[in-house]
Amino acid sequence: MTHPKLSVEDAPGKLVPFPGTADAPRSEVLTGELVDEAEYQRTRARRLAESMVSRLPAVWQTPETARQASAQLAGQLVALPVRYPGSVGRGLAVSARAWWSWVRVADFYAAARTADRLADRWLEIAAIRKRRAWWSLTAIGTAASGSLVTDLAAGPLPLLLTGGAVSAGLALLGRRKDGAGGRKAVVGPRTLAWAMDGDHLVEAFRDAKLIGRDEGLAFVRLPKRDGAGWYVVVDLPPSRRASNAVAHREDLASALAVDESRLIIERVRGDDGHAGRVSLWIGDSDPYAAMPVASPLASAEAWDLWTAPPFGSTARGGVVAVPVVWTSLLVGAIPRMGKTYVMRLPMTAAALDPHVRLIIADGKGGKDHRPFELVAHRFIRNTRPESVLRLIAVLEEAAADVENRFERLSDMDDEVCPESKVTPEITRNPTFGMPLTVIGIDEIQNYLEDDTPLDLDNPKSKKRGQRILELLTFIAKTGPAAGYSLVLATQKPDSAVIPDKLRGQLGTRFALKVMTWQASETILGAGTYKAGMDASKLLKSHKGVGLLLGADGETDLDAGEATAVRTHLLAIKEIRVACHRGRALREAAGTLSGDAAGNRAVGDLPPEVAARIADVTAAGVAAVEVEDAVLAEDLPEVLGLLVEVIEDHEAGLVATFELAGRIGWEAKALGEALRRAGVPAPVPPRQRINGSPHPVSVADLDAIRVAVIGHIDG
Ligand SMILES: Nc1ncnc2c1ncn2[C@@H]1O[C@H](COP(=O)(O)OP(=O)(O)OP(=O)(O)O)[C@@H](O)[C@H]1O
Repeated sequence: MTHPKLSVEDAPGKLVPFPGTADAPRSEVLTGELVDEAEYQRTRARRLAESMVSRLPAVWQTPETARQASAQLAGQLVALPVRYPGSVGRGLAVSARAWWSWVRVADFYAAARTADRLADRWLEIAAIRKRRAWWSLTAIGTAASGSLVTDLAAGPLPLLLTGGAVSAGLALLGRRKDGAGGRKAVVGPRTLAWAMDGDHLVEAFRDAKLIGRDEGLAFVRLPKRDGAGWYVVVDLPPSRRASNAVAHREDLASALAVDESRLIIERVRGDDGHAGRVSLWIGDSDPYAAMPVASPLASAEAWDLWTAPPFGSTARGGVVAVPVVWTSLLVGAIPRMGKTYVMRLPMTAAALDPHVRLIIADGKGGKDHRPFELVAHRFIRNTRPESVLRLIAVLEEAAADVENRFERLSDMDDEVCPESKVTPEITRNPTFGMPLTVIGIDEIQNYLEDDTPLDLDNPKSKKRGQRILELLTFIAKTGPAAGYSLVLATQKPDSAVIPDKLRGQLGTRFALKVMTWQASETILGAGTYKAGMDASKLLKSHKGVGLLLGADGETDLDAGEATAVRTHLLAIKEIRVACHRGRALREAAGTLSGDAAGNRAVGDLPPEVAARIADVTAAGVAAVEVEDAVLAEDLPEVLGLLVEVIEDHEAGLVATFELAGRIGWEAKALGEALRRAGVPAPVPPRQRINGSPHPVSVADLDAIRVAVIGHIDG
């Protein structure tokens, strides 16, 4: 069975499987170029030269940096006569200090003093001092007489040579160290090449505290030009973790004097990697500030949605494709960062596949999604009351279809349906009536926050938003095997709007720029901030750029490795053209259905399916009701904030500063607010937890829960 994986290709330019009509057999197409012997030899020579150049120190690898390095070297040579006497003087002072400390037996003296044994050791120290003074006088006398004899016997040349060598040694000792007194102010290719050179890179790792002062790095791949930046692979010293280096990207960026958006640091995994191996790529400039790349979907004749559609590219130019089948996508960001553009990418791919059914609800209510009306099975234009009611009916129809599909799948022949899941053949065969179905909802919070009662005569009846949540949770939970996927976008990704029960089912997450690390975590998932993934660090100028994470095992990425992706740009004009093509393909395949075919009547929800939805979502709904109640009861601010950051599985004590950090408060303010909100402090209030060497102020998560419930119950 085809099992699409979210793929991030490292090699720029690698071919993405590209359309072909869904039914057409697809075979791999190889491209090549015919070259003659001379051209072949030239290419070999060029490769050899490139490989030799990559072994040079980084600053000598590109003509520009080599020119700058030579200019710097020439400048240093010109300044040498002026700087030389000063260096010799400093070297002399350093050696004199070292000699004096040796004669005075300074180390022994200091040790005896510290141990209060000076009186015992004094005679011994005095004897050593006398002995060393005599040795020094003897050495000076021998050197002076040796010089005199040499001068008389062989002339002044040997003395001049020796003096020159000694002065050079002193100058070396007294030279000003490069980089002393702070980091260089100049940024650009010169300093980057400088920073990538072995010793400087090791120094940066030390400064960022990723390795110890006396530890080093082993270079697995020497610094080398790679696209518009530098690439290097290093092994950390034993017991240092690569994941820690990834989590402290910002520290390393600071030590290297580059903006963190220019630094891509990743673990090298698999057979070629290990837990202490990291790859570093540093861009010459902000890789996300470049002109956006146009989406290949704009010119695609058709798309087979079982093939992950192109989504964007990594900083290094690798192609990123995001699967739609078996998983659901959550896109979150502050306004105007590109959520709508991003969610329209997989939906356009869906529009280009005639065997895909599209259901779209536009919570924004503008024209952004209108082109999809040409192909959409169901299309809800806005959040007006009648539209919200229609969305509920459409989702009920979809939920009933999910149930019905499972029944039919279980009755199917093993050959056709080996796993009680849809297969490409099943979804493409109109006689089965089980096309892949993508439900895309933009600004979903506008639907979920609708607190109009379903039954207008009964204000206590279930709210419309709750019903939508219930249905979406059901579809997200049970739908993927039946060919259903969700693509949801929101500017309010917090758990009050999208409860964990639903969010947990959305296995692929994409966080564009958000304001706080907490908001980033609510999109990407708990623990992602600590692992170094923080979408609040993206710049506002990074439109369409976000962190992509596969969190449901259906993708190649795991929770430890979000990838920064610059999404492709696909304008509404191009989407409209694609939708026209999609409509023509559907008409040809006889699959144009629902609203697009003028059939707006929505199917009913059979009572047995309604009961099943209630079962499947019972836990989720209970949680939602608690959360809604929490909001309704107007909790003290501190409890309202904590409810959002304490995970269901957490219990017991937690350091107050850690809990305060989660909501962006000071520990002291949190302690006081908890006291005011009636949360009793643990006894004793300061305890050693998580191996802390000293007792720290702690808060009791269970007591906080009790207080929240107390407030709800009044
Ligand atoms: N991949 C991209 N590359 C460059 N710019 C982009 C990209 N995607 C979107 N943009 C730009 O970002 C702007 C905002 O996009 P979009 O309307 O999708 O944002 P949004 O987050 O949905 O906004 P809102 O919350 O207001 O609905 C657009 O004007 C578009 O030009």
